[in-house]
Amino acid sequence: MTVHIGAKKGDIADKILLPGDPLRAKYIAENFLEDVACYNEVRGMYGYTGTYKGQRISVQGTGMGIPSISIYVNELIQGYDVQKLIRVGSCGALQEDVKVRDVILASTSSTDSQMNRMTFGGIDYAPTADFDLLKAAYEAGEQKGITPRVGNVFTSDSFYRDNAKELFDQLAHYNVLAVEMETTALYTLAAKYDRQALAILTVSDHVITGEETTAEERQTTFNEMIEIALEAAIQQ
Ligand SMILES: O=P(O)(O)O[C@H]1O[C@H](CO)[C@@H](O)[C@H]1O
Ligand SMILES: O=c1cc[nH]c(=O)[nH]1
Repeated sequence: MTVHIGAKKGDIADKILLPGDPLRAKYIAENFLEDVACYNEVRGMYGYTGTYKGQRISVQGTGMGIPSISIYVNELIQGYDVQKLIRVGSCGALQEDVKVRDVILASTSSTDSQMNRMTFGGIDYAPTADFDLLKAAYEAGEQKGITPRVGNVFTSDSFYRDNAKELFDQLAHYNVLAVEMETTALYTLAAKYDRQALAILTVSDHVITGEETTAEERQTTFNEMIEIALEAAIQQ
């Protein structure tokens, strides 16, 4: 057991999907995995292990924001030796040509978080996806007839902010595709501990146009993201 995860050693697979929402973890376990067991209910942050196409895989809710995902990623790596970590999240589109329901593979992330500046003594570290996982996810998307968008995402410390329009316009101008709240921490911790990580995001809303997905549409598009993540996880 670790502080926030009530699993025994061996209960968690070496590959894991990481949705922010613990109920998305439950949904993935119930609809995509076989022989499922729930290993964590601490703080309602559900974690499950099952199999996908015969391979053992886990899914763990991380909560929202850098502090919360950092707790789970640290404990999954240090307490359970997880090797391959794939975030399956939602995001808001920042570019006109990024559409609601698109799937984004975050090759890197920018952030307003101070976490890395403190860690690296003031310099701006560039958190980066694992290339093999990114390639596997891209190919899994293409096989399903989806061409994922690949690029920079903004990992925000705030969901609500005063200067949203100016900041998002500028980030869009500098080719940032979308905004979410966890990828910077996932990639930085994966690098620290020499693990593989990737963030796959479904566009749930459009920051410029205000368009949003219905709950039903979100479910369908999330299903595509989950299938891409599972296929990428079992490659290599
Ligand atoms: O859907 P999830 O994975 O939680 O991701 C996004 O949704 C939350 C905000 O509503 C933040 O966690 C953001 O990163
Ligand atoms: O962090 C997030 C997630 C989804 N949509 C947003 O606008 N922000």
